[in-house]
Amino acid sequence: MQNRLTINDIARLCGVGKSTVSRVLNNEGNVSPQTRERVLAVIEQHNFSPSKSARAMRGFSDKIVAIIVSRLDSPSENQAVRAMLPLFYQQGYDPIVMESQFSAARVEEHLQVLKQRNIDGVVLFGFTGLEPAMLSGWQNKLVMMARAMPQFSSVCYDDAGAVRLLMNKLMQQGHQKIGFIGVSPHDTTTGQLRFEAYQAYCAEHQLTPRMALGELNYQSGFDLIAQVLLPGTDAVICASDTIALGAEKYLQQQNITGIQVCGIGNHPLLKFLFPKTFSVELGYGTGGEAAARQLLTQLGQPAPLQQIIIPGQLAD
Ligand SMILES: O=P(O)(O)OC[C@H]1O[C@H](O[C@H]2O[C@H](CO)[C@@H](O)[C@H](O)[C@H]2O)[C@H](O)[C@@H](O)[C@@H]1O
Repeated sequence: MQNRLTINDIARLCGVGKSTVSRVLNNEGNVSPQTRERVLAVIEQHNFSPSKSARAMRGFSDKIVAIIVSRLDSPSENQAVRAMLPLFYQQGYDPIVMESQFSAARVEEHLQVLKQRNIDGVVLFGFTGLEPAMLSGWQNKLVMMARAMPQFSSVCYDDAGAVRLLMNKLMQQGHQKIGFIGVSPHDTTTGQLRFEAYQAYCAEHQLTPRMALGELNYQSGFDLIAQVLLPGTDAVICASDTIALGAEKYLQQQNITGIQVCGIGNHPLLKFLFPKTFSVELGYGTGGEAAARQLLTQLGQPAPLQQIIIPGQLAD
């Protein structure tokens, strides 16, 4: 099969620069009628039509949105992004995906590039350390996921509510010695809010807290669960399903039974490997859709900023 021609190939065949081909493709001025005719003839001769994604990558599409995820390997973010894409496509937007790795400097670099390319709007997966000043100029063109910032529209999950749902369920089932594996409170949402909700619930119900804090990965669950298995511990809540996967793996390997493990996120892999685990559906897909709709609304007309919170519910 012949390789698809690129815009550079067309430019070479016409003896003009790439920007001239781009101007012809986008029906922009500043190209002489003769040159325009020559370029169109070559385009027709080779049946050249730049794919939408290729146009988006090169900055030629009319309508482009960027999605800046924190981690390309995050199941929760993937679920949200998957829900956004069809909505953007339906409205004729080409989405491009970038990654921040929780680096504010990287977000600033990405936004700079997106500004230079005149990108229409951005969905940004927020994180602790991002400051509003870093996002100036994007007020009406940005929706933040997973973290609230009053200067921007945002879509957040009910972090504290998820922990309370699990604690209530465990208490109803007669569990009293409930441990918690969280992440560092430097992470405001998955870390601080979920941890504080656990501590508050324990104080309210006179339960003795037993907790350990680590990172967002399954290795953390595997390494830390032993620290919360004090005498009598009969249940453990993990701040995410990924952490719960690690915790369950440890219990399985050590042949420890009788501990009810809980996660947050309703990841299908957790249910598949460890069907007895409880989890909370936080609504990543619903959140992704809400963010895409909000951004599309803001791009279409002047619209008020919205702070949306997606309610969680116990998973089946
Ligand atoms: O293992 P995951 O599927 O990646 O889930 C872990 C948590 O990821 C998300 O929180 C983290 O990323 C957020 C940006 O998307 C960031 O704001 C937050 O501080 C990080 O902890 C997700 O929002 C959580 O619900 C997941 O539990």
